[in-house]
Amino acid sequence: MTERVAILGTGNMGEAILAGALGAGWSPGEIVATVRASERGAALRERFGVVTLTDNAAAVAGAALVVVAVKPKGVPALLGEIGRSLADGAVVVSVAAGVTTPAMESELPAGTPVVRTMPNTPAQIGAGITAVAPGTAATDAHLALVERFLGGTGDVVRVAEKDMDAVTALSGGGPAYVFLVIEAMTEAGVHAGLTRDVAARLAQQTVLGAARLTVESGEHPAILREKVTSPAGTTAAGLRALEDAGVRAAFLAAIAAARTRSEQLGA
Ligand SMILES: NC(=O)C1=CN([C@@H]2O[C@H](COP(=O)(O)OP(=O)(O)OC[C@H]3O[C@@H](n4cnc5c(N)ncnc54)[C@H](OP(=O)(O)O)[C@@H]3O)[C@@H](O)[C@H]2O)C=CC1
Ligand SMILES: O=C(O)[C@@H]1CCC=N1
Repeated sequence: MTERVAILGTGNMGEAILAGALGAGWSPGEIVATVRASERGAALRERFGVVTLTDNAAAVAGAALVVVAVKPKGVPALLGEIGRSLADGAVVVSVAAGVTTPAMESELPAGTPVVRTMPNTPAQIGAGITAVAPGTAATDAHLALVERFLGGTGDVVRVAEKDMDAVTALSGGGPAYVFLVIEAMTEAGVHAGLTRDVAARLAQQTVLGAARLTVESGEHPAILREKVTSPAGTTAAGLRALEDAGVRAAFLAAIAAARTRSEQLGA
């Protein structure tokens, strides 16, 4: 891999992308990461061996790929800061919720290729999924570079930009919903008399195993669920309690609320 990459705003998501890319074989010398606080830079240098800077314009000089990973409200100012320093043909990628490609393009020199993406934090261990949607000047070659870099952090899927707020709600924030489920199942196991360590192990591996089985068997989750649910058995009793509590409706409401919030962040 020969292109230089700049990650601007290396917080939770930026660090997860950095860790995933390095784990996939990108070398620390190919990536520069920017931060606002110098102590944060020192921690990233020590952990990953990358160069860190606080000057975003200096960081993008010579970079073929620029990943913007600050909070949505910080994106316009950051793009204004780097526009004049971008290398010829550099592609600017944003991971920010809600920020559209026209909004990015309006802050950058005319014709700058931009790509809106939505990753998630399992990127840190190469198990993420990122949706990508190109702006008007992004070519297949630009998308190929973006997909090669983000492919190191997990799966990559192309979507229409109009679907990005729904993606943000489902997979961008999705790990948080699953962490909540793992936390709740663990706590329930403790309530049922298991030690916390055993309950945590059972909950984590159950979620991991069920996710893998869904992917690797290719079977519909409803069929897999039926195979667990014996007539008048224990699982039927548990599922009944979940349906009574409105779990299915709660997920519909959660993802609708998150999609609305993503739309608001971009407005
Ligand atoms: N967290 C997640 O799971 C996901 C987040 N995203 C998107 O990623 C983006 C970042 O979110 P997240 O990582 O959670 O937020 P964080 O606050 O953890 O990360 C943002 C980082 O950018 C730094 N920063 C802010 N302004 C500048 C600047 N001008 N120059 C350099 N560094 C700067 C912040 O420093 P300081 O703290 O010192 O201000 C912080 O370290 C958001 O736009 C979000 O929508 C997308 C998918 C998933
Ligand atoms: O909560 C957020 O706004 C960001 C975007 C998706 C995940 N975290």
